[in-house]
Amino acid sequence: MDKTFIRDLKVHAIIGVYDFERKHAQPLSFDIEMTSDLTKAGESDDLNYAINYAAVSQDVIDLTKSLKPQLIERLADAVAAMILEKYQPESVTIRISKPDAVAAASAVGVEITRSKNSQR
Ligand SMILES: Nc1nc2c(c(=O)[nH]1)N=C([C@H](O)[C@@H](O)CO)CN2
Repeated sequence: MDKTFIRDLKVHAIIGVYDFERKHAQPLSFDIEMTSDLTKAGESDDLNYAINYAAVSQDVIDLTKSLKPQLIERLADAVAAMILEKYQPESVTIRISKPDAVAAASAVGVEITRSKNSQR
């Protein structure tokens, strides 16, 4: 299946379980892959048949800044649900990294995959 991807989308947002994390925004990085058939987009040269990665990026930034979740899992779930509903890919894989969360690690985070069929 064809893929549209967004790599290392950087967002500063409030996220975390601990009190100190709820006071200041911290950096997050998103890697997103959306599977869909891109044949029509390629044949027509028309953005309407593609998944607009610039629009997806802005929606991810807006949702991340407004959600203020405790868990990175909650954020991943919300972003996946938004993308599936609004952009209708066959599936979406979201990897979110928190580079400042664990001092001894370059990043920690989660990766989830959700598909049309697995939508609640
Ligand atoms: N699986 C998870 N583990 C942890 C999370 C999380 O969101 N998912 N969050 C934290 C804290 O907020 C952490 O980032 C501070 O170091 C701990 N573990």
